[in-house]
Amino acid sequence: MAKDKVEETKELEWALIPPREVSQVDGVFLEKNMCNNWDKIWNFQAKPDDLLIASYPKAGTTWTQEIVDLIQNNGDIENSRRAPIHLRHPFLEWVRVNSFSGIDEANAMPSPRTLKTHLPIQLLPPSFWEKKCKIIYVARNAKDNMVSYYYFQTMNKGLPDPGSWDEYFETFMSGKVMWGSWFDHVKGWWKKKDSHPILYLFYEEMMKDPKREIRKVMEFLGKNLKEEVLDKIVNNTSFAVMKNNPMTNYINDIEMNHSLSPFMRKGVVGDWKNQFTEDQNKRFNEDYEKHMADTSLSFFEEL
Ligand SMILES: Nc1ncnc2c1ncn2[C@@H]1O[C@H](COP(=O)(O)O)[C@@H](OP(=O)(O)O)[C@H]1O
Ligand SMILES: CCc1ccc(OS(=O)(=O)O)cc1
Repeated sequence: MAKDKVEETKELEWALIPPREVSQVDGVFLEKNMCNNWDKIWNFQAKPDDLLIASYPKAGTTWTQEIVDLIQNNGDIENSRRAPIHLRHPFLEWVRVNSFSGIDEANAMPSPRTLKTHLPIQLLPPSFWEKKCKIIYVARNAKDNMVSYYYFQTMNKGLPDPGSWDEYFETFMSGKVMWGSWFDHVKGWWKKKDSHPILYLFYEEMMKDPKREIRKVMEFLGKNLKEEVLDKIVNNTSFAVMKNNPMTNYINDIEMNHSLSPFMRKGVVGDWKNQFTEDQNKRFNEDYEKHMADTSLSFFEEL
């Protein structure tokens, strides 16, 4: 089939996918199938050698996943291209109708397993704490995170339609988005790191000095790689390389319409300046002060 025809067929298929419904667990908005599957998710049995990558959606999860996978593979690029990222690291709470669930995939996977979640701290299955699993959490400044999430919701049928940017701004600020409030998420995980082995990474620091941050991940995983291997990992996890890597950009995911907005969109710090109005920025800054008054956590909004 001609490329244009393939694209047209994909567009039609995408338009026919019914939007997923949203429900709540303990006041946190989650996709309805996750809520219906909640007992199974909550009772998931983690193992002591599991590694969990946790984040608020669009904080740099996929980037962190690829870094972790390459470190675990001692920088073997071919090995890291063995499968799409979502198959290498089961997405714990994700339920796809008539298909896999993250829990089933995790249960079928041999150890040592690397898993992914966007759950806020209070909803993480307790076995991760009981088994003292290592966790890597990645956080991103709220403004860029919001913009990235907005574009992701426009292109992903697995998530609710975001409406206009102005509408979405209000939705995000109220925390009525999938996986809940950004504020509660980043603060909850930040607090927990004092009592549990959690490596807390920042998207902005990863942009500023990727090699330093990759070295942190390596040390946290108890690995010792040569400088040239670290350099190779830095190169292969750059935005440009990952954008062209079919294994890291969900190119064959039928629920994502990349012509509306690509999964690997801009990959920069400070893109919020192209999206926020002056009024929105003022409103945001006022609300932010209140929400963040009770934490030592701070972010860079530009580099
Ligand atoms: N190697 C990389 N370097 C910088 N940003 C990256 C990256 N890989 C992915 N991203 C960015 O991370 C965001 C997606 O995060 P997640 O994996 O959590 O969904 C997107 O942000 P933008 O939408 O701002 O471009 C994407 O472009
Ligand atoms: C499979 C659907 C899905 C939903 C949310 C995602 O978020 S993120 O890219 O990991 O931040 C990804 C895929």
